[in-house]
Amino acid sequence: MAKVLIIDDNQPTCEALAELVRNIGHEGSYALSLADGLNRALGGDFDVVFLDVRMPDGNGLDILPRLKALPMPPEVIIMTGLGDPDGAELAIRNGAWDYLQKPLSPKKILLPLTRVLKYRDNLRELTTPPPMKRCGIVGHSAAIRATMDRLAVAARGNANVLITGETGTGKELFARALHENSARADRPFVVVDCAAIPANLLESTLFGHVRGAFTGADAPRTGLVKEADGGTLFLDEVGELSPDLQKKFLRVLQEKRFRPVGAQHELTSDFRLVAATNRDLEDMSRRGEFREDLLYRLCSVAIHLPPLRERAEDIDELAQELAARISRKNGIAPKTFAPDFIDTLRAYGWPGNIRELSNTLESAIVGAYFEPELFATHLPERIRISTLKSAIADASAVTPNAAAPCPNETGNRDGLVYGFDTRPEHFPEYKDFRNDVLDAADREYFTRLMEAADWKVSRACDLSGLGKSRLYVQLRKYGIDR
Ligand SMILES: Nc1ncnc2c1ncn2[C@@H]1O[C@H](COP(=O)(O)OP(=O)(O)OP(=O)(O)O)[C@@H](O)[C@H]1O
Repeated sequence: MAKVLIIDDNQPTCEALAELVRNIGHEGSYALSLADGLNRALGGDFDVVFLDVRMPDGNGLDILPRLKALPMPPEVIIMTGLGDPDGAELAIRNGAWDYLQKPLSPKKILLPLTRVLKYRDNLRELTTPPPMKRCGIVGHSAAIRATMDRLAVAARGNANVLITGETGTGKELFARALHENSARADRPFVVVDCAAIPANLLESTLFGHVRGAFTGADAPRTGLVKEADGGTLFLDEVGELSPDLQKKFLRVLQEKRFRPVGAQHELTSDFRLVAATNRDLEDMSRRGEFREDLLYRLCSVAIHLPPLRERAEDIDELAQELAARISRKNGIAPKTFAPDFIDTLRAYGWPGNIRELSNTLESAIVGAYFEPELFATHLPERIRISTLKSAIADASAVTPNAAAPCPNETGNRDGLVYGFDTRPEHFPEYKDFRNDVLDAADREYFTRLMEAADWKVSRACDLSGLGKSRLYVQLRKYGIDR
C-alpha cells in the first residue's frame, strides 16, 4: 500500500482526492497549509505528494527542492489553477513527476497516479542497487541528486538515453558515468563527436570502410559502431548528423546492422546508445531538420542536465574540488579562497557552465602561482565586471539612488551588496527586505546630510531641499543627533 499526501488549501478538493486514493487501495492524507504539508512530508515517508502551487502561506514550488532532497524523496505531482508554462518547466526541472492543471477530474488524477505508483513499485522491486559510482561528478544540489537518481535507474537498463543540457554542463561526464555504472562497464565506451568530424568522413568513421572504398581509403577501417560492440556508443552533438546519416543511423538502431562504406556485406554490433545534444531536437524536428522517428528512438530515457546558474548551491563544492584537481595537475600547492573570490564565483552566471568554471579556476590558479590565496582580482575582468553590473542592477531595483553608496543591513558603508540571510527558512519577504534597505539608505542619507551641514538645520534644509518640519521628522525617526 502506497502513502499519498495531498497539500492543498481547499478542503473539499483534499477530501475528494484522499477518497480517490483510498478507493484504489492506498493511504491518503492531506494538509491544508504549506507549513503543515512540509512537516508531514519531512516525517512521513510518502510515496507521492500532490502539491498545490498557490497556498495561503507560500508558493508550493518553493518546497519542491526540500521534498526532493529527502533521503527517500516522494514523487511530486504539482497542481495549479493557473496555466503557467514557466512554472511547469521549473517544476519538472526541480524533479516533479507531473504538472496538472485544475479543474481536476478523477480521470485526470488517476492516470498520472497509477503511472507514478507503478514506477514506485518497479523501483521497490529492484534489489538495492550497488552504490552509484560518481566517476568524478561533483555536486549535491537537489537538481544534481535528482539527475543522479535518473542516471542510476537508466544505468541498470539497456534503453537508449538522450542527455540534454547547455554546453559544459557535463553531458559527456554523465554519459561515462552511465556506462561505468552499467553492466557494460568492462566493455568499450566509444565517443563520436558528430560536430568535430568532417561531414564527408563521418559515415566511414561511424561504419568503417573497405579498402579502396573511396580515394585515400588505402586500408580497411573498422568503424566506431563496431568498436562499441558489447559496450556503449556515445554520440555527442547528435543534432549535427546530416539527414542522410540520420536515416542510416535510424536503421542501425532498428536492426543493429550496418554496412561499412563500399562493403558487400552487413555487420552487426550490439551497442548501447547514449546520445547528447545542446540543441532543441524537438524544435529541430518540428522544423524538419531532425527526423522525428530517430528522435523517439534516441530518447527512450531522457536526462536533462541543469545549467550551473540553476544550481548555484553546487558552486562552492565544485570550485573547491576543481581547484584541488587543477593544483594537483599543475604541481601547485593548494590555494585558499578569499571571501571576495568565492562571492564573485557565486554571483556570476556561468554561461559556459562547469567547463567555464574549470577554465577560469585554472587560469586564476596558474596566474597566482606562488600566492597562497586567491582574490577576486585573480579572476578575469569580464567576470568581475559582469558580477558588479548585476549587483548594481539589483541594487537599483530596490533603492531610490543606487549609484550612491548605501549601507547594507549589517551597517557596512561599502554599498551595493545587501547582506541578508539567504537560507530558505530565514529568507526575508520582499516587503521587509525593501523597507530595511530604504530605512538604511534614509538613515545614511540624513546622517551624512547633517555632517555635511555641520549640524546646522537651516544649511541641511538648503542642501536637501526639505522643509524644517520634514527634516526634524526624519532626524527623530532615525535618532540622528550630534
Ligand atoms: N558535475 C560535475 N562535476 C565535476 N566536473 C564536471 C561536472 N560537470 C562537468 N564537469 C567538467 O566540466 C567539463 C565539461 O564537461 P563535459 O565535456 O562533460 O560537458 P558537455 O556538456 O559534454 O559539453 P559540450 O556540450 O560543450 O560538449 C569537463 O572537464 C567535465 O569533467
